[in-house]
This record gives sequence, C-alpha cells and structure tokens, in this order.
Amino acid sequence: MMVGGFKIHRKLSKQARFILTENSPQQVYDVTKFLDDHPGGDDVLVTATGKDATDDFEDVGHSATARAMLEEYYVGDINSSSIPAKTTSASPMQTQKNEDAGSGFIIKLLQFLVPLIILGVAVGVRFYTKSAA
Ligand code: HEM
Repeated sequence: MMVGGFKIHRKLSKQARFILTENSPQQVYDVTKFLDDHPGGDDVLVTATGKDATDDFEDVGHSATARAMLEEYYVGDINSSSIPAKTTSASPMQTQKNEDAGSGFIIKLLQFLVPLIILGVAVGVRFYTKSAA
C-alpha cells in the first residue's frame, strides 16, 4: 500500500501484531515480516493489528495452508492476569488532570489579582504623593 511514495508499513512505529482468540488463551502473532508477502495485501493485516482479529481472519475463509503459516508468526499467549485493570491505568491520568485543573485555577486567580494589585499600588503611590505635596 503506497502512501506519499512510502510503503505504509515502513512508517509503522509499532510492530504489526494481532491477537487470535479462536483458542483459549489468546494468541499473539507478529506479522511484521509477513506484510509484504500476504496474498490478501498488507493493509488488511495492518487494520487487524492491536486487537482481536479472529473474525477478520475467519471471515476470509483462510485455507489450511494459511492456518499452518500462523505458527511461523506466533509470539506467545496473553496472560490475562497480567493485563492491568482499566481503573489502574486511568488513575494516573485522573491525577494528572486534577493537577492541571489546580494549577489552571491558580493561574486564573493570579490573572485576576495581579492587575488589581498594580492598580492598588498606583492609586496608593498617587495618594501619598499628593498628600506629601
Ligand atoms: C498471520 C496471519 C495470516 C496469514 C498467515 C494469512 C495467510 C493468507 C494466505 C496464505 C492467503 C492466500 C489464500 C489462502 O491460502 O487462504 C491469504 C489471503 C487473504 N487473507 Fe490472509 N493471512 C493472515 C491474516 C489475515 C487477516 C488478519 C486478514 C483480514 C484482516 C486477512 C485477509 C486476507 C484476504 C482478504 C485474503 C485474500 C483472499 C482472497 O483473495 O481470496 N488475512 N492470507
């Protein structure tokens, strides 16, 4: 697949990996080296990466040869107990968000107070200058 003169998979920063859940546990396949050789094209493979590609793979009705080739690209199984719960990954972002909100409030408060302080000092200086004269 050509995009702007480059093959799309050359631009991929991550490896092309997808997951098949046909069997349990889930199996991960790294198809980076197969992108050029896949008879169905590289774009369908790239689209199927980073997710459960069982339906994508099955819907095509791959031959027994294709199924046998899977073994060549097999990386390992996913241990579901080692996948962090969604709440754990959300917490740091939440904390970050709260910190941002806190500093945002201080900045707004300063934006409001600093002109007032300058005005107060100006009025004060003028007042004392007048009374002295
Ligand atoms: C490591 C994984 C895969 C391997 C080894 C593989 C292998 C093959 C092979 C050998 C063929 C030629 C036809 C056949 O023998 O069945 C093929 C065709 C094809 N594959 Fe894959 N494939 C893989 C993953 C996928 C995925 C995930 C998709 C869909 C997202 C896909 C879509 C297709 C399509 C559309 C064709 C063309 C079918 C046709 O023109 O009749 N393949 N694949």
